[in-house]
Amino acid sequence: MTRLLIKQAHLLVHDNELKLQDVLISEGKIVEIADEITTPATRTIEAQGALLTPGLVDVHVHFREPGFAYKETVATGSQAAARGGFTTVLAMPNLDPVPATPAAFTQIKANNEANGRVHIYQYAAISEGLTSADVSDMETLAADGAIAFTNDGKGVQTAATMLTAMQAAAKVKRPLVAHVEDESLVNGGVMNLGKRSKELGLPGIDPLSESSQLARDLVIAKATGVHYHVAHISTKESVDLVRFAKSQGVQVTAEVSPHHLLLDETDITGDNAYFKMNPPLRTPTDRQAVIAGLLDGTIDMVATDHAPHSLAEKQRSFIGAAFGITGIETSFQLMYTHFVKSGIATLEQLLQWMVVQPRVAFNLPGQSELTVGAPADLALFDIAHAHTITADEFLSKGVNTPFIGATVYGQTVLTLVNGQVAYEA
Ligand SMILES: NC(=O)N[C@@H](CC(=O)O)C(=O)O
Ligand SMILES: [Zn+2]
Ligand SMILES: [Zn+2]
Repeated sequence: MTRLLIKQAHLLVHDNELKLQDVLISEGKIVEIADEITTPATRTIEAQGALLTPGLVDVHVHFREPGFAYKETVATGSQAAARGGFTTVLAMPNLDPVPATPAAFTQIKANNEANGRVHIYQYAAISEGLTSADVSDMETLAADGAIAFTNDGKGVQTAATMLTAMQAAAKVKRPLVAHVEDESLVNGGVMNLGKRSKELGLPGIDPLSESSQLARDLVIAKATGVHYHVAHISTKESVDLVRFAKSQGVQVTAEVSPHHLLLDETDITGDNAYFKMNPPLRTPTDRQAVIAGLLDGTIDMVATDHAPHSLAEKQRSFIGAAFGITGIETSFQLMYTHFVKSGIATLEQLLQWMVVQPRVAFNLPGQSELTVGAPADLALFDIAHAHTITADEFLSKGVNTPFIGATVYGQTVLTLVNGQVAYEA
């Protein structure tokens, strides 16, 4: 029987207190947690005060396979996830083929399982081609293992399609996840419509594109009783709408990405497409609103929207470059540095946003606490030493992120999935 012993790691105990503990792992599970463990082990890891947490959960990643393996594969994406401290991810369906049919879905799921280093749950598409066409066979897809339904990458353009989709998702008790974007308000935009787009002379996306479709969806969600989840929320109006909907008893959850919490349009240095993503970086007011929404519980969780692209697709002008940034390797360290270390939030809150709430909202198996008997899905983070992010350190194929050069705390030292090493620095 192999035994892995982690010595002297900081564990979060009640009231945001950190305590040095030894943790023994065997047969894929935590078997003992104590001040000092002397049981002989196959391998001993000296944690030297690093922070040991449950493995992180990301409900929004793009692993690009099948169809776009030049941007990312399940192997590289999941290695990157493990390097970010994530042990569970939910993979988006904007693939080729799109998992809108049971045949395509089953094949994609099998590939995830064969090549993934972490637990991967697959979203099925709401409709073929991510268009407002016929709603997919959600009953069969759910039975085949679809964790939830979404057309992420595209908004659902008609209320009729959304109504049918929500009714079907409610029937099979799966969340309906929305990328909210009314295409009639996009106007060929490549960044947020406002002061900065005017300064740069670039076409802007009207922020009402997000909130107006969200308002529509919330009304339909209430009527259908579906669990509706808002992907990458980015504007003040959207946060206000979700807050109101929650007060009215609508079953709604929302996620925000680290970049919408940490950057706004004024940070865009010039015509640099590493700042190009959808939804775009918004105004400072919007940024403050998503922070406030996260802190008051209107926004339930942080999700990366890890969207890797090739250098050729990103190293060009804003016009013509692909939307999206790589994110899964920098999420924890950015959030830890700018929310916990800076004192805006507690470590307990951060783990709520990055472990507990994702698991609750998507009804995921596993455990969100470090207790004896829990599966050994764990991450160990160095919170004592500063690190400057460089492009060459990523395990993801995508290196397109505006956070290159940022100095952070919380580098991952070790990630275990089912007690096995998935990443080690
Ligand atoms: N976020 C992005 O800018 N891009 C995503 C699609 C999406 O999440 O909408 C992608 O697939 O590249
Ligand atoms: Zn999206
Ligand atoms: Zn996405």
